[in-house]
Amino acid sequence: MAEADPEFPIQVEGVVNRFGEHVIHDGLDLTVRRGEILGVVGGSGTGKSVLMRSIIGLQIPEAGSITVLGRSITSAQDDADIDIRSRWGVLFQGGALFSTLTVGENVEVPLKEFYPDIADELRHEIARYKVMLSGLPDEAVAKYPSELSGGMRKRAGLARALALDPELLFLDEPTAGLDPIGAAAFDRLTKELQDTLGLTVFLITHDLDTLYEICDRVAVLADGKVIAIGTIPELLATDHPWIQEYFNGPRGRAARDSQERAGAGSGPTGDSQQGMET
Ligand SMILES: Nc1ncnc2c1ncn2[C@@H]1O[C@H](COP(=O)(O)OP(=O)(O)OP(=O)(O)O)[C@@H](O)[C@H]1O
Repeated sequence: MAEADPEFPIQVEGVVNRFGEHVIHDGLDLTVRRGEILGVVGGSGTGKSVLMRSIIGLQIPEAGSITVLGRSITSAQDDADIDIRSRWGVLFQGGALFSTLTVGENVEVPLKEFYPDIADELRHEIARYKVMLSGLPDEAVAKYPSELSGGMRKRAGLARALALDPELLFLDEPTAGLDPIGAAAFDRLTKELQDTLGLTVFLITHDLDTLYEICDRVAVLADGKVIAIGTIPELLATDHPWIQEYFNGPRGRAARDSQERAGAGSGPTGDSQQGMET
């Protein structure tokens, strides 16, 4: 099993996941660095969400080890045994908000679960603060998810993910279904949160703009493994056909051109001092 190292809050080694005969992960290794936004990409069905679920203890791998913030997830007996669940926040695909609760009440759910003794007034205030931190107006606190736009629902889900001041943030396709302006705004918010709160972000996405704009590194899943991990220039230096097609296809080129036009050439995709791991 991996040594606990604060510089690497997520360490995945040799993970195997399978559903019946269908092998999803076949000895997958991944190390996430503290404070980075790691983009996770791969074709549909390559197991990005299953990997995220494994890391947060919702899917028990058949083999391998997963260590999060120094604790073994794979040797936990059950969900309750994972006593670090309060140190991460998760935005599931679609937001996964409780439809019968207001946005504020949704954000209060994890607060009630982990800190049942907080006074009601303080809990309301914390929830209100998280809603505003996620870029929603004050009045959104009292609204039900059905009264919000798709983009606002994502932000509400983010507010709930931030409820417990997590160190790790898991985002599963956060910009899917958003218009380009809403998606860019969500990207900026994610980046700001990383910068101001010092979060480490595990971000599953198909959105090339997100990868170019805010990801420090990108991990590519294929054939049951992470086949490459690095900055986009580092990935482009490989000759893997899927990587080439993904980043050098028409959409990849458009995203890169857009980032260059925005003058972000010295940003996270261009200034890495780190070598690529494969
Ligand atoms: N609980 C489950 N039971 C059976 N098969 C499952 C289960 N969860 C996921 N799978 C299968 O595992 C594979 C990987 O699923 P996963 O959702 O991780 O893919 P993904 O890479 O996130 O895909 P996408 O980009 O389309 O969201 C898929 O073939 C899926 O059908």
